[in-house]
Amino acid sequence: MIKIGIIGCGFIGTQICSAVDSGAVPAEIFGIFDFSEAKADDVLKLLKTGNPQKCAPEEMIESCDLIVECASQDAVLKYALPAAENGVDLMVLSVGAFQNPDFYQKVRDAAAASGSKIYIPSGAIAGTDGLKSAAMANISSVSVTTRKPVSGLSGSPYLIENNIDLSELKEPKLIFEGTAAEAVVGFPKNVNVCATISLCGIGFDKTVVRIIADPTISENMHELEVYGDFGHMKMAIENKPSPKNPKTSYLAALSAVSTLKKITDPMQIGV
Ligand SMILES: NC(=O)C1=CN([C@@H]2O[C@H](COP(=O)(O)OP(=O)(O)OC[C@H]3O[C@@H](n4cnc5c(N)ncnc54)[C@H](OP(=O)(O)O)[C@@H]3O)[C@@H](O)[C@H]2O)C=CC1
Ligand SMILES: O=C([O-])CC(=O)C(=O)O
Repeated sequence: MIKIGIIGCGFIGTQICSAVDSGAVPAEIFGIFDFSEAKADDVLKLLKTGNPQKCAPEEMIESCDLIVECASQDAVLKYALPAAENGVDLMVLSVGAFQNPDFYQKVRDAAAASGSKIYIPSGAIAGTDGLKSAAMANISSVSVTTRKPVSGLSGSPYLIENNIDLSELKEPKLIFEGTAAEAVVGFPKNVNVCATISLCGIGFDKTVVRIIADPTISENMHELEVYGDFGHMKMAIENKPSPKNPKTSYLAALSAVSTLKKITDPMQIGV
């Protein structure tokens, strides 16, 4: 069984640990890490199987087969390269960290040299399968429109830097339109899906992102629209937010668990 290290014991980390503990994924949790000792302790209390410990990412890099980052873009910037250089597989949820092309290339090159793999789940969006296939021919445009309740957007650097106050908002409002590269910096906890779409399709600088704050909804919604030689694709998803973190959709955690199942399964389905 593969040994997994988990960086980040919030909603997604907890869901992954529970799935492994339940036997849904044939793997073993070797260690977990979070800034917050209390959050790591809460996860440890949930686990009934194996011998999981709190441990530093540096120890995971020495001892695990796979590290799952479900913490923050900062955690990706800190640990992805050492893991890839050490031949450890990595699953990344805070995909926006890859908007820096030099960093992305370094991690890719290190993984290629060591033989490790970097897994990026489809996360809170659907349509990555069609987009990846479409990208085998010419794609003329990709856009993502994300619509979230105000509570899911609060505290985003873009809102703070631009003095945008959404607290009195009564109707949907377009609060951002720009490239995916700009979006994942301005909204690092909201549009990692746009980073994933950029990597599947035409890149961070050509992927257009719109973010709408919508006080009338309770779901996190994403619409993907792609035009290319293949034709025209439209995808819309209405995600239930996780009960613990309104910024994160439940589907993102399910996607991480599904990716773990795929990694550990001899049958590989879909692109
Ligand atoms: N790819 C996708 O489709 C999606 C990606 N995401 C991303 O996945 C990540 C995890 O999401 P979620 O579980 O909901 O987040 P949570 O906020 O619930 O949990 C993340 C935990 O990781 C901790 N953390 C952050 N940075 C570090 C670090 N460098 N070292 C150790 N611990 C750290 C946080 O601590 P603290 O709170 O103190 O910062 C927090 O306890 C987020 O970056 C999120 O934006 C979410 C949804 C979809
Ligand atoms: O969970 C979502 O709906 C999207 C999200 O937070 C992200 O992509 O970072």
